[in-house]
Amino acid sequence: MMNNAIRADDLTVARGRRTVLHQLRFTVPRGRITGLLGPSGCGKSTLMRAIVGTQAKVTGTLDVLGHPAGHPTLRSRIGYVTQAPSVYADLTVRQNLAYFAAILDPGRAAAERRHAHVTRAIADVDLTSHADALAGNLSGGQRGRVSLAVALLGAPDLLVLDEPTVGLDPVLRRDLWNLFHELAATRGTTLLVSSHVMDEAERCHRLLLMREGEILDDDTPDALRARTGTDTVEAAFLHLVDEAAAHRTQEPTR
Ligand SMILES: Nc1ncnc2c1ncn2[C@@H]1O[C@H](COP(=O)(O)OP(=O)(O)OP(=O)(O)O)[C@@H](O)[C@H]1O
Repeated sequence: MMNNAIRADDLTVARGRRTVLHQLRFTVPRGRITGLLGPSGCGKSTLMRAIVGTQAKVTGTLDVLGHPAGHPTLRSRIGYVTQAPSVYADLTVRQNLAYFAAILDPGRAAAERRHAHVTRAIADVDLTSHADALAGNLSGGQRGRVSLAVALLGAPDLLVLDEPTVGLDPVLRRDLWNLFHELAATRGTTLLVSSHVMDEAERCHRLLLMREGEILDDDTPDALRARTGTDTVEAAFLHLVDEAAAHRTQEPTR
């Protein structure tokens, strides 16, 4: 069980009066990249918020790194990047990181260590040449990478990234996916990465396919393709959607 970074059982989340996640059961393995895939509005962000402990009205079991989601000890162990980059427009890239580094690792004695962490995080996201640029003058994709660098500062065990590649050109997307693989392979980081672009699925070790607040399937890309007799994860997804619909029409109405 300790090989799982996340374990959910009977996980249900309501937003307002609507139930948006329905009795989810899944696991996310440690040190691997798990893709959370599904169409817009299916509940990916809600699930990520539940995992990082910022979502209300969560019931059922949700264990993260061996603790219930939202446990205070998890705060420093999880890096979370939302869809809206949270950086200070009037500070440079380096100043943004230095500010967050000072919160994570305060005190004059840590100054040298902080400097090294900031420099490494900027290099990780390939923004060294923009380190002294004001964040407000960066493109949306670059600001997103500053947010990712902030999340990397604390060397988190779990990185939860909500659609990190939206709006990036193909070269940057490839570079980011290379970084994700490097983090998993060399630092043992567990990554949960959401996307509604199915071709990104092929880059993940494991996939959680979501639709309308439910998990359609939870497997490796290879196993999904093999089991559904399809060539791509997109085709596998459509196959599973049809299968689920056929299953529903066979069920007696309640
Ligand atoms: N405050 C709210 N009250 C009621 N329903 C909400 C609220 N916020 C979101 N929802 C609904 O919850 C569902 C899941 O939303 P969520 O943002 O998790 O989806 P998503 O898969 O992340 O979509 P996207 O990729 O577009 O961000 C949606 O149907 C949305 O309409």
